[in-house]
Amino acid sequence: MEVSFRNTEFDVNLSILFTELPLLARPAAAAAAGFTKVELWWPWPDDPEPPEAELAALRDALDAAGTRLTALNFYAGRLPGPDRGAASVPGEESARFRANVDVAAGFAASVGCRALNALYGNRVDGVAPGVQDALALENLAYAARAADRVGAILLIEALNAAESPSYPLTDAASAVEIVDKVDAATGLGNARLLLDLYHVAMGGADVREVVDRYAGRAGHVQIADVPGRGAPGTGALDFADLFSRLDAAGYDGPVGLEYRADGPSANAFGWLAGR
Ligand SMILES: O=C(O)C(=O)CO
Repeated sequence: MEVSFRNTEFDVNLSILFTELPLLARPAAAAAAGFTKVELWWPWPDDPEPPEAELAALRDALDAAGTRLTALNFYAGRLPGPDRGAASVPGEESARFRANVDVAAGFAASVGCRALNALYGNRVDGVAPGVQDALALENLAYAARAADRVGAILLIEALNAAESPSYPLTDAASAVEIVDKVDAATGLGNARLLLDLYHVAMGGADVREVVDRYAGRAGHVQIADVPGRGAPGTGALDFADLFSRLDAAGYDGPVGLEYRADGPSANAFGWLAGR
């Protein structure tokens, strides 16, 4: 399948692609594959406050490769792994999230990244959902204010229930509800939906209908094909149609390639035409 997309704002997610390389080698590998934009989950799953030298080394690697970071996750616990965020997880994880907020926002500002993704966090057995939701709103508002201070938006992402059974945001509507609550709490209007078409499709929704309805609320889009979370063309989604729907909805932000390569990551971009 060959796809050209008016918005060539494709960026490579370096937390799922090029992972066969050390973190600091990935920006150059993405640049060698023709990309100038990249995105990352929080790169230190065990450390919400990494040493400045590690932050500087990543900043230097991004700069040396001529790549710009278009989106960065806040600390989200063990991701990849069992966790799906820390904003709604009481106790130490909430404290780690809050300790990370200014670190992540400051790093984003230092590399020109203007989108920060705060994964909501899994439900915790024995903790009332209302308690988690109240904590999440407090923490997400705190993160939105920090993002605003550096000229960034706060992204709220729905995942799919099949792969994240304890994660409470499993459709666009539930993520947008949180976006609206955060905006109401801060008055800043800098919260946006992270529209991940892979998770939408894995949730069984009509992806075309969700794009038509929610693309206008999106501050960032991520894609992978379904089934298999591979490159476009490896599954059943019609990306030419979905990209035209994003265009028609006026979405002109980044489109993150958040899929798994079948073999070397450098060979995972053949579906792109005319870049
Ligand atoms: O786990 C995922 O699929 C994500 O998008 C994390 O940001």
